[in-house]
Amino acid sequence: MYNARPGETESPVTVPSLRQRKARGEKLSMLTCYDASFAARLESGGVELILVGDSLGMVVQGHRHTLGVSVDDMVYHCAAVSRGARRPLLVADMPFQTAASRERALDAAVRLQAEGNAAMVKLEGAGHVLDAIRYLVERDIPVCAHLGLTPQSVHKFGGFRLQGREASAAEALREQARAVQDAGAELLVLECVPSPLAAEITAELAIPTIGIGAGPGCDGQVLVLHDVLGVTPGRRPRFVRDFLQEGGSVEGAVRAYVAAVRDGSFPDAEHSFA
Ligand SMILES: Nc1nc(=O)c2c([nH]1)NC[C@@H]1CN(c3ccc(C(=O)N[C@@H](CCC(=O)O)C(=O)O)cc3)CN21
Ligand SMILES: CC(C)C(=O)C(=O)O
Ligand SMILES: [Mg+2]
Repeated sequence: MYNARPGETESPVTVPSLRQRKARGEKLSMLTCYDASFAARLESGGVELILVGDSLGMVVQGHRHTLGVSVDDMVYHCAAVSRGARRPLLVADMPFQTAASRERALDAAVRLQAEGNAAMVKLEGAGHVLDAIRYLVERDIPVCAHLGLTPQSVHKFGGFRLQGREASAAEALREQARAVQDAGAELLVLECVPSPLAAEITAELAIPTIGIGAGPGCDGQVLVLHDVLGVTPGRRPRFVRDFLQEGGSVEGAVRAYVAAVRDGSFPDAEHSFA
């Protein structure tokens, strides 16, 4: 009997299936990707969602933050990724301040979908961003929200720091999570928040949460591809695990990551914030 790879026997993850997957307790695995060749390895390794992240400003372009990434950059990388993989659900980051106005948000999102082939766009934050989320969702553009350590707010935070530690900050985050769901987001990335808070938010929402540095209680996990393959220069964030060692190859690393997310062994306490 043919040995199915992770993710191969089930139907692909689609936007309308996200809430069902959560309700059934099925863990979602997501990795970032920036080009067609790696996208093909992600697909054969069984990853269900691919994020073309603005982290490309750091791991591809070599900058210290993500603020300089343009809509053109995102469209270029998203289109390349879309040529390499068909099955995974393709999510694209909206660049810094593209949600500052609804019109700007719609222009960027239309390009990411029409030229980049993204199925869904991801916006950081709540507040005025809720207006952009509603505007896109009303126009049938699916939205993934992103809360906690939103890297585009690096200068407000004074660095890439854990968020939601104090009781008031935790309550504010819970309110933002409810607000993005109410605005129409179908997916929520929670970045660098204490595990108990991420688990509480996950329990409160009908839409899946995807954690990065947010503990095992989320509905899925995401990591930056370069971190999973151990090629990111410099100091690694706590939540990063190098899967290339155990995987033995790029595709093997992806498969090991998908398996660890599914069986709940990643992230453990060592790769989370208490
Ligand atoms: N290679 C890479 N991996 C990422 O996960 C990533 C990027 N780049 N670029 C965009 C953002 C920036 N991210 C980061 C970067 C650093 C930390 C970090 O060093 N965090 C500290 C926590 C410090 C605290 O305790 O407050 C850590 O030790 O993990 C976290 C998220 C996540 N994203
Ligand atoms: C780290 C993930 C969530 C991201 O937004 C990115 O890669 O840009
Ligand atoms: Mg991003």
